[in-house]
Amino acid sequence: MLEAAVTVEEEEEYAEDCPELVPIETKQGEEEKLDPGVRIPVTIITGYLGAGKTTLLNYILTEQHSKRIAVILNEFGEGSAVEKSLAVSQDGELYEEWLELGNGCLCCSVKDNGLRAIENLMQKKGKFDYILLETTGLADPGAVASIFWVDAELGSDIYLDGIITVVDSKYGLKHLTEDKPDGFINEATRQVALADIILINKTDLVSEEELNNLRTTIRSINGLGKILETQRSRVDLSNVLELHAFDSLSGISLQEKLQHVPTVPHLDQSIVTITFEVPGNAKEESLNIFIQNLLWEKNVRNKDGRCMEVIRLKGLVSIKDKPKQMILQGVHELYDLEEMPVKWEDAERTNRLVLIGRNLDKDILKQMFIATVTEAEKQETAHEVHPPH
Ligand SMILES: Nc1nc2c(ncn2[C@@H]2O[C@H](COP(=O)(O)OP(=O)(O)OP(=O)(O)O)[C@@H](O)[C@H]2O)c(=O)[nH]1
Ligand SMILES: [Zn+2]
Repeated sequence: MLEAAVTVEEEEEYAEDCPELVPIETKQGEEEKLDPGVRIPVTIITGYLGAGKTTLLNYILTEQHSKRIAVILNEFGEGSAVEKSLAVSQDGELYEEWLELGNGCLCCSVKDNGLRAIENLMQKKGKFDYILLETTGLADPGAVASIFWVDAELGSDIYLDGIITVVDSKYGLKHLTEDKPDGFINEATRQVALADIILINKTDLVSEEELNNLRTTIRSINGLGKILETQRSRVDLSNVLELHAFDSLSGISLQEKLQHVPTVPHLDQSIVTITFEVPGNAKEESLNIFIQNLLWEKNVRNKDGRCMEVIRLKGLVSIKDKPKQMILQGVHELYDLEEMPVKWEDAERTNRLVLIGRNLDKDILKQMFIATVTEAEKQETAHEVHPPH
C-alpha cells in the first residue's frame, strides 16, 4: 500500500490521522534538549494580496485567550525603514507599538535588529507566549523566515515555529499560474512552496471542481505541506500553532511525512517537489558541500542547463559514525543539520531528501548525492580488510 501512488485526498486523510508528536523515550540528560523551554514561537502568516491573512490573524486572536500574543503586522527585512510597528494583543485588546529599529550602524543587519527589537519589547512589557507575523502580500516569506530561524545556541528567546500560507480559492489558481518575465518566480508560488501549512481560504466562493483544480496545483508545487480548506480562515488552532516545523521536535512526524510524499503529476508548474532516497551513510562534509552548492552557490544545473533553485528543503539523513538520525532543514539560503533523539538501526540507515524548488531534476540530484555524498560501499569493505594504523 505504501508504494502505491497516493491520491491527494488519501494523503490528506493520512496527514489528518498522523499524530504530530509521539512520546519519545529519552535517556537522562536528554530531556533538556527536547524541551524548548521558555523560547517563544514565531508563526509566519503569508499569502497573496487579500487572501485572508489578517482574517486568520484576527481569528487566532479571538480564539486564543490563554496566550499573550504579539502581532507583527509589518515586515522586517524590507528596505531601510527606520520604524516598524509591533502590535501586541492582550485580553482581546490590540495595541500597537512603534519600534526604533535603525541604529545607524551598518554592520548590524536587519536580522539582528528585528530580533533585538522584539527582545527589547519583551524586556519592557514582559514576555509574550507567542508571536504572529503577517507579511505583506508580495513578500518573499523565505527572507522573513530566515530572520527568525536562529540557532538555539545563539541564545535567542525566539524560534521559528512554522509558515502558514493563505491562498484565495477564487484567484489562487490565477496567481499561481501567472508567468513572470525573465524567469522570476511569481510570489504566490514561492509562498506556497515555502509553506508548512496551506490554507485554501474562501471556499464559499468556488465550486468543488475549481477547488479540486486548485488543490491539485498546490499539491504539485508543495508535496510536503499540510493543506486545509477554510472559510473566513477558521481553522483548528492546533493545526497551525506550535508545529515545531523547523526543529527536531518535528522529527518523528517528519520521518513519517517524508516516506509518504505523494506522487502527483507535475502539471505545468515550474516549481515542484521532488523526493529521493539513498540508502547508506552520508559524509557530513560532502553533504554540506552538496547543500551549499544548491542553496548558496546555485551552480547545480538541470538537463537544459538551467540552474536549480531550492526554496525549501527537508531531509532525514544518516551521517557516518553518528548513531542518531539527523534532520536536515533548509529555507531560503539557510540550512541546518540537527540531531534527533532517535537512533538508527544499522540495517535501516538511509538518506531521504525532499526538495521544493525550480528546475529541479530528481535523477541528476539523486546521482549527485550518490556520487559525492554517500560513502562508497567498497571503501568501507577495504577499510575493514586493511584497517589504517
Ligand atoms: N467570501 C469570503 N471572504 C473572505 C473570506 N476570508 C476573508 N474574506 C474577505 O477577504 C478580504 C481580504 O481579507 P484579509 O484578511 O484582509 O486578507 P489579507 O490577506 O490580510 O489582505 P492584505 O493584507 O491586503 O494582503 C476581506 O474583505 C475579508 O473579509 C472567506 O472565507 N470568504
Ligand atoms: Zn492583511
